[in-house]
Parts: sequence; structure tokens; C-alpha cells
Amino acid sequence: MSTHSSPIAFPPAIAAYADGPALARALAAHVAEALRARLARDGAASLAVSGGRTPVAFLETLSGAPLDWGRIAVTLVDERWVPETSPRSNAALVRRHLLRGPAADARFVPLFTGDATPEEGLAAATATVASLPSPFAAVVLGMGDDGHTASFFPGAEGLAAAIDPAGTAPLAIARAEGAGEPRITFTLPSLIAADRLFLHIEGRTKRSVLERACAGTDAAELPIRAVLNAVRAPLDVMWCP
Ligand SMILES: O=C1O[C@H](COP(=O)(O)O)[C@@H](O)[C@H](O)[C@H]1O
Repeated sequence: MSTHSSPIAFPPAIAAYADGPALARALAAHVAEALRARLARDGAASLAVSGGRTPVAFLETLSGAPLDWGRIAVTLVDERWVPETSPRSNAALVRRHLLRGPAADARFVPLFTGDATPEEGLAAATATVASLPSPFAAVVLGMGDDGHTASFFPGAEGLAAAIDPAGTAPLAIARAEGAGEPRITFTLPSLIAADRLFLHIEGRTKRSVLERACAGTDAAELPIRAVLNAVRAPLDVMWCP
């Protein structure tokens, strides 16, 4: 894990953008900069992006960034346990909106293994993600209106293990009423170890959820707090109405 000597701002400053395209451009530029820095240092870099509805414009903007994509590995912060033929697949979203143009040269490391359950797929998925340059050069988190980030859902079976700051497993399984299907997710320690950690949220509802999260510490209620409570590096929150 990387170590950071600068003090951490809490609550994190929220960088506000006029609209989604402006935010997408700024976030893509920051992520490209983080990837470039790691490529210059190590010759290889990894990126973890979120799924859901919010990241489409960001992923499409990043796909055109002039980077040495052949030396970059891309994975997901979390995945719904569905095949890529499902409209719910985060992997399908990444293939459609990021892995095109220059970024088509990136090595994609999906989390869904094709096994019937995440319990059956966990060992294989864990072995696959072990090939990623570590820690991540950049992680882009999203957040649901219920305060979940990655697949850290309120009331989830498996939440305590997934957000244990002292945990050593890279991946965890999550099942929650609000999650739809079972999930697989990178754990809190593997995500917050990233060189650059971004939280990308859009809309007034998500902003007020984040403000509520910043006013307390109970991660079981609003799991985004697990990140807020544990980050060692600055958390870059990027928002637009
Ligand atoms: O289910 C998920 O939801 C969150 C938030 O998604 P959004 O549609 O509200 O943007 C996302 O960050 C996560 O990766 C995804 O699996």
C-alpha cells in the first residue's frame, strides 16, 4: 500500500462542475494523469472504475486519452454477478464505453467468472486480479442514493469483512436486499491504497447523501463512510448537479 504524508482534508472538498460533460473531461484528465505517472514510474499501471449509470460520459472521454493503453490494466471496482449479456453487467458497460478507440488496447480484467455463484467464482477471480499492477494508479468510486459505494451496501451480508480496514483479501462477496443480484467487490483496503482515489457523483440527491455521510461515522448505515473514515490519501470528490 502507498503511504501519504500530507494531511487529509475532512470533510473532503467537493469540486463542483457545471454539467456532466465538464465533469467527465476533468475526471478523465485527472485519471489519465495518474495513469501516466505510474507508467513513467513502473512501466505498467492499473485502473478500477465503477459501474452503474453515472460513469458513461467519463468512460467515453477517457477512452480517447492519448495513453500507452497496452501497458494499462482496467478492472471494475465491483460487479453484479451476471454475465456480460445482461444489461446489469458492469463489465459490458466498460467494454461498450471505455474499451474502444485508443483504450481498446488496454487489458481488461473482469470480475465475473461465469460460475453460478460468486462463492464458486471467488478463488478464480482472486487469482485473476492478482495479475493487476498493485496498488491501483487510480480508483473511481461511484455512490448510490442509499450511500453504497463499490458493493458496500447498507445491511449487506459480508459488509463487515468487505470494509475491514485491516482485511487482507482483495475481493469480497456481498448480498443485500438493495443490491439486486449477488455481488463481488474489491475490498476497502485494496481500493483506498490507490495512488489517486476519486468519488464521482452527480445530482443533488447524491450530494446531500454525501453531506449526511460526512456528518457521521456509522458505516453500516451509509457505507460510503467506510471510505471517508479510512482514507489515507486525499479523496477527490467530483460532482455536478
Ligand atoms: O450498483 C452500482 O451502483 C453504484 C452507483 O451507480 P449509479 O447508477 O447510481 O451511478 C456504482 O458505483 C457501482 O459500481 C454499481 O455496481
